[in-house]
Amino acid sequence: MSQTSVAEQAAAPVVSESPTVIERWERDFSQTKTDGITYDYIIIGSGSAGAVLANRLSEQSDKRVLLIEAGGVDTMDQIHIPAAFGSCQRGDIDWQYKTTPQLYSHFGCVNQQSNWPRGKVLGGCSSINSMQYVRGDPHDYDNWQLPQWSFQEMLKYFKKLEHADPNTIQKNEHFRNHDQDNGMMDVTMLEEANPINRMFIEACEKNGFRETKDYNAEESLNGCVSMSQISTKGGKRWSTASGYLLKAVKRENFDLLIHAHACRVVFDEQKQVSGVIVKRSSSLDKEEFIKGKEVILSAGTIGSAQILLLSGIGPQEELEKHQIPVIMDLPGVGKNLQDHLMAVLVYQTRIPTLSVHDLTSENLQKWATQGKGPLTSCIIESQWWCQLNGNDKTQVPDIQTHFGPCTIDAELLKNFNYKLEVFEHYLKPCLTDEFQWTVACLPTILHPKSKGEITLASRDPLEHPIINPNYLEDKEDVRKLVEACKLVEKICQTEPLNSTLKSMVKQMNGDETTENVDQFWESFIRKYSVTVYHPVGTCKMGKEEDPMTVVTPDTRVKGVRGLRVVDASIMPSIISGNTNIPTVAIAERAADLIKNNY
Ligand SMILES: Cc1cc2nc3c(=O)[nH]c(=O)nc-3n(C[C@H](O)[C@H](O)[C@H](O)COP(=O)(O)OP(=O)(O)OC[C@H]3O[C@@H](n4cnc5c(N)ncnc54)[C@H](O)[C@@H]3O)c2cc1C
Repeated sequence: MSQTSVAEQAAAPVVSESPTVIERWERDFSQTKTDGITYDYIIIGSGSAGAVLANRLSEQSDKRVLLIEAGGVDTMDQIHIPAAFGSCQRGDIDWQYKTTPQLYSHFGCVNQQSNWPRGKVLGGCSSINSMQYVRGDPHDYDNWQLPQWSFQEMLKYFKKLEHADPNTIQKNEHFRNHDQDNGMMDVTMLEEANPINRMFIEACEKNGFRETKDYNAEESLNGCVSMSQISTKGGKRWSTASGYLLKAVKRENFDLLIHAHACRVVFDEQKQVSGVIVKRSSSLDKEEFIKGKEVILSAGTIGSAQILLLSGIGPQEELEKHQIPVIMDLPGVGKNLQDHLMAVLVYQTRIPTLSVHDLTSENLQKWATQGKGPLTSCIIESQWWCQLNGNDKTQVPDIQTHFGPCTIDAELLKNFNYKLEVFEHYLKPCLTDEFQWTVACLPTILHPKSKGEITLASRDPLEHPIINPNYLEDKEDVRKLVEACKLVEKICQTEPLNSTLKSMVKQMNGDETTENVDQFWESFIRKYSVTVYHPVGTCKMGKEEDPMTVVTPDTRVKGVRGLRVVDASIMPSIISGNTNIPTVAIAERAADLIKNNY
């Protein structure tokens, strides 16, 4: 380890200047021709959901399938190096959305705005996320109260989608699938985790948590603590592009357009879908019509809502405001926006944690040739769940805490849009000598009462919509996060963690002091809580008679024919964990519904 303190290296780039280009696609997608073809299915968006549908629907050799993706191929090395996931943000493969200035939160962020990274590349967010493999709590799915989407039903698809590493994830035939020939998504436990995780788990156990060997095989997540399960294979990211698309592109009945922005869906007079309008990145002033019998929006929680609105499906008043002809007045489009919000508690430690120092050519070589070494870390290495108020009737946990043995730097904090002074004035000066490394504890509110919305900024499809998550509007959310932060502090003051950690929360809160503990935490939370990148709910799935429902339980958009939404946006309420694998399972489940209904 170098003698310079980690903080002094803070501005160093996260990956090498000249990224390795990874050859993995057999086809040249710029040659895809769509003229004269009427597709059976057009899927918009190649992310966690869209890639699954592309594969499953093209399994039917008599159906012609087109996948349209606004981003390009996923050949840059920072996508594939787990530890470099943060450097996938704020560049070309990120949509780089920002929320509106928040009224009740983000006081420590520039302009009180939250960065909302979203993958603009094959694999979507599954190509830029932090690879945590979590199904959520079984009760989450039962609480949706839609029989086709109960946990019992979803379990078939959680099993269908996965290949659980038999060397690291224990056999459990009821809950898990270890069959290499079937499951598309590889899942494993991190092999070279930082030893500080064990201290974290021990300290959690002393505070009433129980270590589980497999949180994805629990009847309930409440009170579980564990090392993370992750979506990697051989030390490299395993996205839905890796799992599903690489196979789909081998089929002749499957076409893929990249760098093609879907603008809106087109209908005939009977409100039956006739196709999609796209703009290619190479000629943004030109609109192109592609014919299709059925269109499936998998453009994500922001993209799918925006495309519906631009297609004339949404709240009538909003459509009229932008002079968009109304095809169907659906008041729920863009509403019901829910996201996980986490407080960022930083601790100094004397135990070396992942930092810019680890980006050596030796480590890159080790990662590239053997899939081993510190760069295989997804940064978040362990986690716990709990229900703060004892068992309420939903039976789901209300807090999840990620533990990240990672040394913060200026670049990392820029991803959160924190003001520069947070690092320069409050954190960097402390990171010296013995305690020059850090860990982050990230308590997250799982079922926030505060909800937001996505609305159009204009009728221009290339303009980002207005995103207002409305974080912390509801005081109950603040109260829960305050309790969660107090619990995290208590755990970090428990041996064996206590002797190696020094809390930095007081420094982060700057000059602000108060005797009242709850007030201190509230101020901290309203400054430093940021997104966990899990927005859902803007095209809510629900019963036909619910006026806020956008899609019915068979994923069809209400009031029109031939249009579905399948992605994270259809979750009626957010689940108790990370949202990637649940979205893959939703798409697997939907693929069967679509095939059976054709
Ligand atoms: C930084 C980050 C870290 C995360 N970490 C984790 C984690 O560790 N574990 C976890 O479980 N979840 C994580 N998530 C969340 C998870 O990845 C997402 O919930 C999930 O990927 C959403 O899937 P989706 O299919 O709904 O959307 P996406 O995966 O976003 O896919 C949407 C696709 O549609 C494309 N698209 C959008 N609009 C258009 C258009 N108009 N025309 C053409 N294409 C379009 C996009 O480019 C994208 O490829 C993270 C997310 C982020 C951003």
